[in-house]
Amino acid sequence: MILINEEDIMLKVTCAIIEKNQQVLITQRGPHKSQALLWEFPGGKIEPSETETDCLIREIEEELNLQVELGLRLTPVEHNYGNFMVNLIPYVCQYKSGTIALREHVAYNWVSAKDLNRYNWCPADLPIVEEYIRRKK
Ligand SMILES: Nc1nc2c([nH]c(=O)n2[C@@H]2O[C@H](COP(=O)(O)OP(=O)(O)OP(=O)(O)O)[C@@H](O)[C@H]2O)c(=O)[nH]1
Repeated sequence: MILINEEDIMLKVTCAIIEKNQQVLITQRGPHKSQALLWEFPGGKIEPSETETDCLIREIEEELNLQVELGLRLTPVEHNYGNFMVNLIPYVCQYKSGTIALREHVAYNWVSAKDLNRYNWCPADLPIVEEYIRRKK
């Protein structure tokens, strides 16, 4: 019998569109990761028994040393990267406190909605970027 781990099929990942002063925080993946050097919204894989919102609060603390308040859940995106699929679940968040410490990423930027399209995004993020820009218009 072949056992298939659900994680091998679909990775469930949350990501945060963190707003502060009319800008949002974007982060760049490292050179040795999958989707190397592409830009993403910070976040990560949901652990077993964790809710989406617990996951996102934990990931943003761990990766960036920031505290955020979660707001609107945007439309999740399913994307096939070939060797795995991701279910990417975006939340618009408000910055609450903390000073950025980059523990996972190689760079970050605070960007206004109109400039988000200037960056090289992970493919799964493109519909999320579009939805966010549309809502801001
Ligand atoms: N956090 C985050 N992950 C994203 C985004 N877009 C996207 O395709 N992903 C993918 O979702 C997965 C999330 O993994 P992760 O952040 O928990 O961990 P990781 O990159 O260290 O994992 P990896 O080293 O196995 O690629 C990665 O495969 C990443 O490429 C995004 O906007 N935010």
